[in-house]
Amino acid sequence: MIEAIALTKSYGGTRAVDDVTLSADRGVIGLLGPNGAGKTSLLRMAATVLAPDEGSLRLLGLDPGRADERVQIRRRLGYLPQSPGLYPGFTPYDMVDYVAVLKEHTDRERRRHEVRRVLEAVTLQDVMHRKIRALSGGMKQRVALACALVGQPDLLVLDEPANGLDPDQRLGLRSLLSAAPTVLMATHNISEVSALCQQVYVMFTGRVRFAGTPAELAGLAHGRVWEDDRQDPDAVRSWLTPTGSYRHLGDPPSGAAVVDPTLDDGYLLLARMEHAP
Ligand SMILES: Nc1ncnc2c1ncn2[C@@H]1O[C@H](COP(=O)(O)OP(=O)(O)OP(=O)(O)O)[C@@H](O)[C@H]1O
Repeated sequence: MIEAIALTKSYGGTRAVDDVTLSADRGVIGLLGPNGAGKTSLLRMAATVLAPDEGSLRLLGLDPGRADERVQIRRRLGYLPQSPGLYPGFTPYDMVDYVAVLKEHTDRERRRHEVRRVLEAVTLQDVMHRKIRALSGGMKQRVALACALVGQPDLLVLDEPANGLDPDQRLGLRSLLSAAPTVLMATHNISEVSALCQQVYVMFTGRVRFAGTPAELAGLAHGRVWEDDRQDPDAVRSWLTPTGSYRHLGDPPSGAAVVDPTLDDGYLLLARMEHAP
């Protein structure tokens, strides 16, 4: 479904995506990484919005570098950008209907049905005739999500889809995405990755530094997490937990109370290794 080999994209002197190889068939693929790591740039290429400078990219078995195949990909692709350009004077219904027209849903009755279906999928049916400018941030996010879902795409490319959603809506999003064929999703929300993703890629400064399952990412910190009442100055990372004890990452001292790692631990340890001198 997505096959990227040695993808590179630069903006002037900034190498935003640097030799990235990624492959994903079905399921939800998470993209983690700090601000500026290159996630959005990679997603924009996967959404056919941005052309790579180098490398090869195939989406749904087609080549987005060819105009005719790009059109075919776009018919089967849903994209949620990081900053969705919603028209504040439109209603959610108008906005989604507009996208459905662009996606060539020409039959009026079927289009009306599809627009209502996606608005209901993101539970916006009660506000679908209110102006977008009068909606809350989380509701606007769901309008953008509804736009991406029009036509039941084979490939969903989502930039921080859970942004601004309340816990109830996040749960709804999980069910929606679990039912989708292939989803490539950038997120800062690690609990979203553990709940949803079969595969996770972690990027730092344009490069993929980890590819594997969420359990494998957590496993990077196996035997390297311990808790203590006092802060350990030798830990590479430590923080106070709500129970009042410190959680530490690094090489545990002898006799330390080593605990099972979480996905956060694996990610934080990887990030620390990345920034180590
Ligand atoms: N249009 C642009 N022009 C110049 N530089 C850009 C442009 N878009 C992104 N960059 C730079 O490319 C790098 C990668 O940015 P990108 O937005 O892809 O990262 P990101 O991982 O999505 O970050 P965030 O988590 O903050 O959204 C950054 O150094 C950024 O400043």
